[in-house]
Amino acid sequence: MIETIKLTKRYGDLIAANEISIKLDQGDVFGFIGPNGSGKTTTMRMIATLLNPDYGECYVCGKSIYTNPEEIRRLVGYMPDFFGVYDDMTVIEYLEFFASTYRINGPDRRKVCEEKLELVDMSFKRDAMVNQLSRGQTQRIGLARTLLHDPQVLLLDEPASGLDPRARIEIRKLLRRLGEMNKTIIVSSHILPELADVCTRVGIIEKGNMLADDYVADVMKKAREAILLEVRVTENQEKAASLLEQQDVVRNVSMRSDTIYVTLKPGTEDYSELSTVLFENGFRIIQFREEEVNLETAFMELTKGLQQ
Ligand SMILES: Nc1ncnc2c1ncn2[C@@H]1O[C@H](COP(=O)(O)OP(=O)(O)OP(=O)(O)O)[C@@H](O)[C@H]1O
Repeated sequence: MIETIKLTKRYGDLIAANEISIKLDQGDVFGFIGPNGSGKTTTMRMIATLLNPDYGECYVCGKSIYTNPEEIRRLVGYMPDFFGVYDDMTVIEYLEFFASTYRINGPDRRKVCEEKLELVDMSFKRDAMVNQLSRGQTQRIGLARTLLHDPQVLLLDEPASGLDPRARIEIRKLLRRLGEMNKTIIVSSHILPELADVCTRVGIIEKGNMLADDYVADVMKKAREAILLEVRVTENQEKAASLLEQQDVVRNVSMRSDTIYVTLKPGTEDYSELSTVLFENGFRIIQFREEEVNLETAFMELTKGLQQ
């Protein structure tokens, strides 16, 4: 659906995007994570055919950005990080104006605009003036505008930036809804946890270089290669810890306040013997659980040492 091959853009001596290769299938939601100035916008603008690369290739739905830019623009909905809204226009007029630029005319136009407003949960503001909307509402109208021509591919540049926590949650819900509609989405952010739970894939970019690119499920799997258990027993914690340490599946054991932390050997799936051995030795277990895998920590671990 989207394939970039060594896509590169230079500004003088600065390499804003350095040989970026990404391959996405239909329905993939790709979280493009990187700090300010890392090259996210540059890469997205090249895919959207708004910026010419210096090197590399990019295909959208099999069409090359060099030979079929106009077709790609029909297939792609690009939402920039900043977009102007116009004074003296209601929400519905604003959308109808952009619908006309996509040559959506006649009775269809109003219908399409109303549908998109509903999709972004903004029907209640259809007659409000666009310059009187909150930042979160403006972002949602921007998204509705991006969806007007029903693009198969969405490139969303920091759609959640500057929003309060509630509005961020709303944007995430919307992204999930769009993913369920089988659109292929690249959504950028400088904060990983913001996107982790809505993405199927996550890529990290820094100073124009792609540091990591993986399926979220695989990142989680790698993070789980050494499972960490949190165990608490009613008394004799130290004895319980040394008993656990002697078990085959255990790599090491440490203690912090009243909790025993047990790291299992990589690849261990069944560790039920640990609770059995505690029970058989008379310990009363009050907690026995896997530590929750945190995607952000996992990703930082995976990219450690690459960010020189
Ligand atoms: N037209 C331009 N001329 C010169 N340098 C540019 C130009 N556009 C971008 N850059 C530089 O290229 C680098 C990448 O910028 P880009 O906007 O792609 O980053 P970004 O990851 O989208 O950042 P942000 O999160 O701040 O939007 C930055 O160092 C930026 O200053």
